[in-house]
Amino acid sequence: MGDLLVVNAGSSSIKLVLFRDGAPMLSGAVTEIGGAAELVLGPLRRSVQAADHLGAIALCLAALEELGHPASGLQAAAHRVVHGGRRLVAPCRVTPEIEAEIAACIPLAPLHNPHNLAAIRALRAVAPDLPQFASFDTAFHASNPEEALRYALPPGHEEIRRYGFHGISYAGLVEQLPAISGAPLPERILALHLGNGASLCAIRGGQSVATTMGYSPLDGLTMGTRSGSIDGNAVLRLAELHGIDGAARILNRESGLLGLGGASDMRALQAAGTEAAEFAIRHFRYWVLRHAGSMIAAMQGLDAVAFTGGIGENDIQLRRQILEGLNWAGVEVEVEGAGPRGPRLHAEGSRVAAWIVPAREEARIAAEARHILTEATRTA
Ligand SMILES: Nc1ncnc2c1ncn2[C@@H]1O[C@H](COP(=O)(O)OP(=O)(O)O)[C@@H](O)[C@H]1O
Ligand SMILES: CC(=O)OP(=O)(O)O
Ligand SMILES: [Mg+2]
Repeated sequence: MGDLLVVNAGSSSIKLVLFRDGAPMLSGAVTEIGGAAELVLGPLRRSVQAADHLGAIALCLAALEELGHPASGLQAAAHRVVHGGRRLVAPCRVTPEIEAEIAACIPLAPLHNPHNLAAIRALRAVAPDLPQFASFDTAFHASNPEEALRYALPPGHEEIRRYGFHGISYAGLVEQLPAISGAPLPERILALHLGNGASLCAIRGGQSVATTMGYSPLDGLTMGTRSGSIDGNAVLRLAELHGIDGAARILNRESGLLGLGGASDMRALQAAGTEAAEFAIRHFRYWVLRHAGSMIAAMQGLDAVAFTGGIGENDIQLRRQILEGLNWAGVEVEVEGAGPRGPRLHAEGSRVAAWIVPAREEARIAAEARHILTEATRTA
């Protein structure tokens, strides 16, 4: 099999992995898009001007070409698509109909679907015949009970329901944890995907039973620029004050850590050291712990905690504070030092284990695309 390029456009980053014969051979990312953007790809590392995702995608394609991997030489490309609505849940080949469906879901994921589409279109512009595939971030949560998925709205509003996101990441976490911990998958896992977008997932018996994001990736935790959970009447009031577009902009792009602390990026907030920045970080931590209680209740207990995402994988101090805040649920961390660096985070004898599991969304997307390609060849 030839080269497969996986593109994972998150809200603040674009991550890329090039797979050859099923194995990753080159990976990289443009991070902090819209801010102090940096491009890393294999041996390349440079500060770049990437005001938006479209610019970042162009930079990625140029860097790939510079390293001898032009898009025209690819066998296929596969994308993380955050929202596919009710109809798109299984991985699929991108056709004009699928593309239209992804576009129709832009209002449900305004910080993601436009970028996912931009990546699909940018690749098509340079390689028109390239087969492209999509994996959806919602699929993993289909196993939640109907009580969790349905909002208490009157009949006729069934489309307005909880979908949940970061599903590709959580499915990858379930796959990787046994190898990382050297033990069978724990029965009840509190998974924390803490990045620019952040959510929690209660995983019982390997399946999602509850998650903090809802109809869109706005709900739940305090995020980089998203408010997290907010009373519906407060949303209506914002719409009254600022119009619907204004309210959408405030809630999705101007709130969260940015709104409270003046920066959306956790490292930038920590460096700022202002009172507002410290409050924003406390707010983030407080709501992680409040929602963690809800996830633990949904699983009726806790056997393991797993951190992933940019903050979850890298922020030693915040991770430690979160684990300390879960002491009531049976988590014990080391007492000395700033905190363990992982992958194991729990103290000897802790009833609940705690691990770092790197978000490997790209490997999972590649496997899903390869599966479709292989099936297509087998049935051809
Ligand atoms: N060493 C670190 N300490 C604290 N936060 C970090 C660290 N490294 C990355 N982050 C944070 O991770 C976030 C980005 O997470 P990531 O999962 O890459 O984003 P996205 O949601 O766009 O995929 C940013 O807030 C960034 O500051
Ligand atoms: C769904 C979501 O919030 O994704 P990201 O963390 O990549 O922004
Ligand atoms: Mg992400």
